[in-house]
Amino acid sequence: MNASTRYSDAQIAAALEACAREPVHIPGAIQPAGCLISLDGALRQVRQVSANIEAFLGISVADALAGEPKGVLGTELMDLLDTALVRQDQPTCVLTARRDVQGERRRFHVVAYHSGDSIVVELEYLMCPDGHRLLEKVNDWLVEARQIDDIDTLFDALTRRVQELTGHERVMVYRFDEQWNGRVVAETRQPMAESFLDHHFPASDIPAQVRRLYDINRVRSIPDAAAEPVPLVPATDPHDSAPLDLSRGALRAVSPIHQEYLRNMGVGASLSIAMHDEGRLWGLLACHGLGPMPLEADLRDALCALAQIAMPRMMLLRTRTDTRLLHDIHDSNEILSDERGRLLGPDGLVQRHGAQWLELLDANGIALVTGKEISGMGALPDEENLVAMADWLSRHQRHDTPWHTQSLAMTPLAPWQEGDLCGLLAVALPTEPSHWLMLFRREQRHSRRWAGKPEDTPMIRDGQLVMTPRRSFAQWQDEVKGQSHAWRDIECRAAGDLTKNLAVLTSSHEIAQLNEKLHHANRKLKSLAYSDSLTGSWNRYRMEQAIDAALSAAERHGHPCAVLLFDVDHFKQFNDTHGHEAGDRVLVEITRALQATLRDTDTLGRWGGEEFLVLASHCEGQGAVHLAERLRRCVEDIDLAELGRVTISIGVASWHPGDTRKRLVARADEAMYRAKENGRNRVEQAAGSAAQA
Ligand SMILES: Nc1nc2c(ncn2[C@@H]2O[C@H](COP(=O)(O)OP(=O)(O)OP(=O)(O)O)[C@@H](O)[C@H]2O)c(=O)[nH]1
Repeated sequence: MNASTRYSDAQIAAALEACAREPVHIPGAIQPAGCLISLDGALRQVRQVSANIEAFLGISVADALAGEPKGVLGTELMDLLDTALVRQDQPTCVLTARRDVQGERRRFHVVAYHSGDSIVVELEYLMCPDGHRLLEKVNDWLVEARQIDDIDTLFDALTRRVQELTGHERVMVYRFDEQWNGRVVAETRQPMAESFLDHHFPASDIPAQVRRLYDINRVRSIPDAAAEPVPLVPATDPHDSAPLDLSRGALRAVSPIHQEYLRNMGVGASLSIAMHDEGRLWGLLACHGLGPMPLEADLRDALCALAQIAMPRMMLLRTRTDTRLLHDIHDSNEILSDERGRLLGPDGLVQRHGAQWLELLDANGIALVTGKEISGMGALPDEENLVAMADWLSRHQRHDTPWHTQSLAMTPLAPWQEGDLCGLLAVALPTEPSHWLMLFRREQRHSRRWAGKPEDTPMIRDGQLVMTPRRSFAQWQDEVKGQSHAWRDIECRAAGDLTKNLAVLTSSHEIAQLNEKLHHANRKLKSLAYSDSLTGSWNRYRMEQAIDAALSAAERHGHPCAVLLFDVDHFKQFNDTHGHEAGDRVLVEITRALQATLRDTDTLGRWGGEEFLVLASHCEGQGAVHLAERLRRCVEDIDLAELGRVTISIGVASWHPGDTRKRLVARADEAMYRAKENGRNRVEQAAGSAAQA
């Protein structure tokens, strides 16, 4: 293909699809590393054989096709096949069989499997009877893998072990991404082999039907990529027109496209072993030989075991890391309150834990958007943009699953992206779906090294655009821009957990705040009900309650008490002269001064207008008169600056057994009246007993 030629996306897509349909599983031929015999399902008749059968079993193609299966495969192997495939009906079995070939005793590695109505038997020589002490090697790896605590180290060690065992010049762990592009994540190689570590390979390199084959058959061995395929004879089964499906076998011939691909890559032998993660093809253990490399069947099986040992260890290590993240997120939420035991609100939570959450979730900014309120930390877009994003999310996204992107510019949220904050993970608070926790990541520009340019691939063949293996594996790079690191599933889960906890914490905080408000309102209500709004002293209602309580205590325990009723002298005149507001100030000043001089057991309250009452506990007779005198002087001493001074007249009434509140206060009132009569600014004591009043 001319390098400057450009094809449309549709043309390339069609070519890729045609490539994906290439029938690689029915090549009608095998690799020359072994021979193949296809029998009917009851093992009574030989239907097809590979053209090289004589080299392996010492019997000609014609004799094999004409003869009894027992004559071709021997009684021992036929019995084993009958037991495993016919009676126990296993889809595949691997056996070891001995057979005399031209007078020599040979050992064979046998892979036998059902294919349609046929039973296919593939035989390879077993060269090394002691099996390279393979079990020991597998066991060593089992012990080593168990001690490795890091995924990168695990795969490095796997490639090193495999390289030691097989001698391949390059051994790699090749990992698929979501789109089935591959990346080499571990490699051990000989100096003469070019490194593919960290190289990317486009998904078309391992098309869908080839990937599917790895689900059926884990191992794909190509000991000699340039070897001529050996055809099956006859080309099709005379009793069944469908071509023989060789998916489960080890010898399936290499498709011409794959042969060309390997040649272009400079690979003479290839071995790939599938690595599955919970049933999904995760990657490949890929071995390259620069020239042909015969590979013992036993060794192939042992390598398969090595890869199989690595995968559960990888999953365990991954689960450990994931669990640690979930634990850490959970732990950080355990501290629900600040040092003083108060529940933290959204802002307090973000300020206190934000830095830790940013670190755990590998983010650059975190914001809790609750309506128009924003609590945030780290690198964030403007508040307006955050609110707009939350609004869009609330209207267009599901509230029960996290929403995330690596590239805001590719989403409807693009207008609100700011600077290089292009990654967003957003989770709605379960208690309030219009509230969102948002985590931002900065752009991570990086270059990807590709093994060969993908656009070199399509070319015209027989007048049609087809995918062909790339000719050049020279490395090239492309720059990935406008993308943050991807959000991992476990990070989305951790953010989900965090949001659930945040929802509980913020609602607890709201409840605590409402409680406090309620408490405050109650206190206010109480004080309104009991206190006088101008002076802050107790009001008449509260004073009446206090007098009633004092009277019962006096009756019950004989504790005496007295009331002192007083009123500002000539207050009307004062008001008229200085104004009502000045009058108010005087009442406040009097209250303040008297409260400062009263003992704790004495209570001052406003009785009404400019009239006040003091309830003095544990006090009577002369004691009460002395107290009244002290109060009178106290008021007289108040310096009201330009307003001058004011005086009060006080009537004192002491408790007499059998007193009611009404009688007691009436006596005090009468005494106060006398104090006014007698010249004001004085104290008068009520005369007589309760009965007299
Ligand atoms: N500034 C102010 N004045 C009040 C308040 N309550 C009552 N007064 C006034 O207090 C005055 C009481 O007047 P009077 O009952 O005639 O008694 P007086 O002028 O104090 O005279 P004597 O009590 O006989 O000394 C009235 O002018 C009321 O308006 C109040 O809360 N603030």
